[in-house]
Amino acid sequence: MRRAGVDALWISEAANVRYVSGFTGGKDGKVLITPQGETLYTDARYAVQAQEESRLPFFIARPPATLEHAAPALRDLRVGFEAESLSVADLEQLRACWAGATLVSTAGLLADLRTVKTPDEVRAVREAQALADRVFTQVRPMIRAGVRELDVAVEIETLLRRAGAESAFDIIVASGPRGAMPHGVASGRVIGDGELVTVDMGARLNGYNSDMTRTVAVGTPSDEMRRVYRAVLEAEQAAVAAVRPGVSGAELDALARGILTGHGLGEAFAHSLGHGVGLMVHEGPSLRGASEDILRPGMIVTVEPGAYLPGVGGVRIEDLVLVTDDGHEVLSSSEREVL
Ligand SMILES: CSCC[C@H](N)C(=O)N[C@@H](C)C(=O)N[C@@H](C)C(=O)O
Repeated sequence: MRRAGVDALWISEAANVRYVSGFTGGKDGKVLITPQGETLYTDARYAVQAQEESRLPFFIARPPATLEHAAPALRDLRVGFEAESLSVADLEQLRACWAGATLVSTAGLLADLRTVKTPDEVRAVREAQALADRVFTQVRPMIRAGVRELDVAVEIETLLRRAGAESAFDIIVASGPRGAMPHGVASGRVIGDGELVTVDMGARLNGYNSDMTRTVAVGTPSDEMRRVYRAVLEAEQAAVAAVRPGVSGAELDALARGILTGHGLGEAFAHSLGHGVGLMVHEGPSLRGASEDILRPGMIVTVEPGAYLPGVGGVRIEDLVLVTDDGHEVLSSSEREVL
C-alpha cells in the first residue's frame, strides 16, 4: 500500500476478500484496510458465516450504509480501490459517500501477493488437482465413439460434486473438428471413431482451483493429427522441463512457441502458454510473450501449449506445475497419451 501511495485500501474482488479475511461469501463481502485496522463488510445473510470464517471485526449492512459507516475513518486519506473489480456504478457510489477522501485507482496489489502460494495454499491446489486426476482417470474409459461430449462433461461434474468439490469452469470436451476451438465447452456432438478429444477440466475444492488438459485418441487418428499431437507434446514437455525460479513467463512461452513454429504450427498456437492458478483459475503470473513476470518458488502455473486447425481439429496438453526452490514439481498426474 505504501508503494502504491495509498493510506487505506477498499478490497472488492471476492478472491482478495477471501485471501485477507478468510470470508467466502463472495456475493457480498468487502474489506477495508485503514491505518487503524481492517473491517469486513457484508450483509445480514452472511452474518453467521462472517463470524465463523473470519478473524476480522465485521460490520453488517448494505451499501450505502456500509460506506457511510466507513466514511469518518477515511476523511483526508488516499483510499485505493481495485480498478479491475469495481464497476463504474460502484465507483460513483464510493465518490458520493467518501467525498472527504481521495480515491486512487490501484491494480494488482493483492493479485501480486497471491502469485506466491503459502504452504497451505499449495496443499489446497495439490488436493484439488489430485481429485481432478482421480476423476479424469475414472472417466477416461467412457470417452469413446458414440458418446456425446456432454455425457463426458456431466460425468466429470457429477464425480467432482460427489467428492465435495465443483467444476472450476465450464468443462471443455471438444471432439474432432470442434477441437479447433480452444474453449469448445462440451456440446451435444457425438464423438466419432478416429477422432481426438480435448478435455480441459478443473476441480475447485475448498476455494482453490486446479486446471489440466488432456487430448485423447478414440480409435486411430489421422497421420496429420498424430503429427500435431506429437509436436504439442514435445513443446509441452520442453516447457515443463524449463520451469524453475528465475525464468520468465515470456521465455517459457517463447520456448514452446519456437518448437511449434519449427513444426509449422506457430500460427496454430492461438493463446498464451499458461497462467497462475489458485483462488482464481486465471491469475498471475502470466506465461505469455508480453509478460514481465519472473517465476519464484511457491508459484503454481499451467503449461498448456496447443495447436488449432480450423475445420480439422486441435490438440492441447496442459499440466499444473509448482515452482520449487530448485526447479519444479508437476502436480497433475493423469497419463499423457503417446500417439
Ligand atoms: C475459461 S477458464 C478455461 C481454463 C482453461 N484451462 C485455460 O486456461 N485455457 C487457456 C487456453 C486460456 O484461457 N489461457 C488464457 C490465459 C489466455 O491465453 O489468455
